Amino acid sequence: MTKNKSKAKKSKPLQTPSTVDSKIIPFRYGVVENAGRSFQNTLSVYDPFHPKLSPKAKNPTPSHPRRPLRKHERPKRIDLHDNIQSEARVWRSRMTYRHISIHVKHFILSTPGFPRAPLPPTNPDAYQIVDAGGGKGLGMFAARDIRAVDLVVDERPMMVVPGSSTGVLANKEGFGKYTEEQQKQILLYEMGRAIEIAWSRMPEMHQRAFMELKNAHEQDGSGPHMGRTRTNGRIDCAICKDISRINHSCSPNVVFSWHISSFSVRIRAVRDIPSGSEMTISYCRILDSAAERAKALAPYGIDPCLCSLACSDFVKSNISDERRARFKDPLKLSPKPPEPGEPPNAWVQLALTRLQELEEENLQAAREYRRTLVQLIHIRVFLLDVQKVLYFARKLKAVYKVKDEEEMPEMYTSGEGIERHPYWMMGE
Ligand SMILES: C[S@@+](CC[C@H](N)C(=O)[O-])C[C@H]1O[C@@H](n2cnc3c(N)ncnc32)[C@H](O)[C@@H]1O
Repeated sequence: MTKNKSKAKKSKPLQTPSTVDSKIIPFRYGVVENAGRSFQNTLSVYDPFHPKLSPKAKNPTPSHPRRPLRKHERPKRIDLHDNIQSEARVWRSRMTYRHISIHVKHFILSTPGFPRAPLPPTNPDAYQIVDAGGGKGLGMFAARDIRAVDLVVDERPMMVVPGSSTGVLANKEGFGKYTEEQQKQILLYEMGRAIEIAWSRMPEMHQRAFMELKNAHEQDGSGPHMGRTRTNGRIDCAICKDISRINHSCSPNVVFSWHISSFSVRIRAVRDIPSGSEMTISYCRILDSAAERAKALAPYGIDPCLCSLACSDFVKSNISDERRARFKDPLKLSPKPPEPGEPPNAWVQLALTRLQELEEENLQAAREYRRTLVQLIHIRVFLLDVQKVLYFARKLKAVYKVKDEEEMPEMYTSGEGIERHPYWMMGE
């Protein structure tokens, strides 16, 4: 009997919402057109673990060894030892069941260490949230000198909305009957409702902090909750009280990373930041051209980008475009004898020039910066130049940890280690 009932429920097509409280969510057909990020390619966003969408999901084989969940570990509520209940609220809300597949939930709960406390920052009180000026609203500023690789903050979000959730909805029976535009509108509306439910279950101080965040989506059909989520979400939409206040720069000085075991967003410096300077992340792909970046930033209400004077300078941004396009193409270097008239080791100069250009563009957050440093270290090991290896290794150390929390290989930190490197033996 119960089985039949649930079957009948399942086959019911998804209905366009008929009664919409226009005061809460201004849902109107036709306004999604320029809704931007995550709604331009809504239908290609999917939950990789969803059984209907992924052949792998039938037999999920995560890359990290995960232990199976024990029965008592599947509570409706997760008790967190630091009393912050952000994710507990997310699990408890209906959103969990509508938007997170059981596989994703299992993946998170079985992550080794979950839910351990976020890391303490390298320096306490390292930042302030104050007016950034120039119409950018609030921003995060260094309250003391911060060194490259320092942990500025490891913050547990107020709410997490997985990017994959649209796929779960899009997979509902009957969804295909709607036009693509209608589907986008339904997704926008339904997700907004789910977020509102999660929001209503958050502690009051988080509800207030959430509603105080900037909303750059007041006109496109996103409701107040969805609009704030889309303006402030980082990495699969983690909405934080402080980190969501970090403004965008095309040459950012901090980077963020998401850590499931602590369920937190980590901000680390990629270069030294003097006290009083603004800390910035990138909301788009930093090696894209200025025009491509402008397109990606428009949905955040950033038009034009006010990150620096150079960004709006036509001549400077042309030079920068040309350089960034080249940085997408990694250098392929191999030792070769100098051409007539060339200085010895002229081939090394290519990598040195690239490093200099990356530093002039302040692109320490780009993968290419780290790659170029590793390349220069290898070249100098091959040329048996210990001092230069140590020089580049100091720079590499500052950017090695920022994304994956990996430590730089010990080998590069001492003369002895360097002499054990395979390239040293080749060089000899
Ligand atoms: C995630 S919020 C950042 C915090 C925001 N300034 C605030 O007051 O809450 C993103 C919003 O900040 C502003 N913003 C961020 N970076 C900007 C930039 N480079 N140029 C202009 N506005 C920017 C835009 O209004 C954007 O919608």
